[in-house]
Amino acid sequence: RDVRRPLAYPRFEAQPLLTPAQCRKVRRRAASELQFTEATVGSGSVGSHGVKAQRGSRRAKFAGVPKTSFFYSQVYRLLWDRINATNEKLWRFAIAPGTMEFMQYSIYAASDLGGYSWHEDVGFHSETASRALSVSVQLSEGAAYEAKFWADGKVRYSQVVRSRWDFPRIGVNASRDAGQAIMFPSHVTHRVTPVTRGERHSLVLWLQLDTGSEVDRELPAPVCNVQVASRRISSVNMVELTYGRTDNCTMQDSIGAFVEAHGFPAQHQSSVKRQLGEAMTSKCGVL
Ligand SMILES: O=C(O)CCC(=O)C(=O)O
Ligand SMILES: [Fe+2]
Repeated sequence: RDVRRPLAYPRFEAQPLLTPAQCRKVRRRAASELQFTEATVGSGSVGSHGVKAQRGSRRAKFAGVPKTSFFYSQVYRLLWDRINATNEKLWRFAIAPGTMEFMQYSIYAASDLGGYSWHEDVGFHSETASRALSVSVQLSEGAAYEAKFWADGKVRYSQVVRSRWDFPRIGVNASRDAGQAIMFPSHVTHRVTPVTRGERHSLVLWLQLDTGSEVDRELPAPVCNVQVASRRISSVNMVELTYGRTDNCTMQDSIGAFVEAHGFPAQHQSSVKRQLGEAMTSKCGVL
């Protein structure tokens, strides 16, 4: 695969990605569905053997985010589209959908003085050594937490810095707005200052360098399996609905195409569409 020079090399790039309502949905689902464990340093989503909890530098609860569930696959899809477009304009790392690691949902709580001190995401061992890009999505409202800088007592949230050797360690504060995606090369030093009130939730995703085999592989479309039980369509009580954003179709388009493809009689179509729409929203969870 071609190696290309960067067009620009910012230390980080922040963009709005999710709406506050989408952040609320992600938080609500995560609270009921994800399995949280105490974070350990070096406990990335890959190769974390023999790592002990080091509560000094990383104090958070985190959970891996499944790629195949319909709801989260929409988040992976949104993130990939944005990261890919941004990477093409700036760093031009050789990444591919297949080199996305599992996302981590992290919760930093004031009760814990939750935070993560200066570090880089590139490891020396295992697959973390192949990390090229990191992304952090702010899931909490800025007003939901306060984070205090150790030394000067001022309230701020500092995410990405120029270098850990800057003295004094002057950070560039990233946005605290819900839904912001902060993208940065994985070697850039960053931290999460200790949360002193409330809770901060974030989604972190790492992209590894593609060794060449992944470049043409597409991200699979999110698949939503919904049951449709209706006396009017007695021959069909289980249907599989594919909702893909790849061809820019909306959920309504996708339902329409499905109804047509399965030849539902015209007089039943609006009722089938309504039921499918409701089932997708409630069961599969449309972002
Ligand atoms: O929570 C964040 O925004 C960043 C966390 C982080 O730096 C990491 O998990 O490597
Ligand atoms: Fe990090």
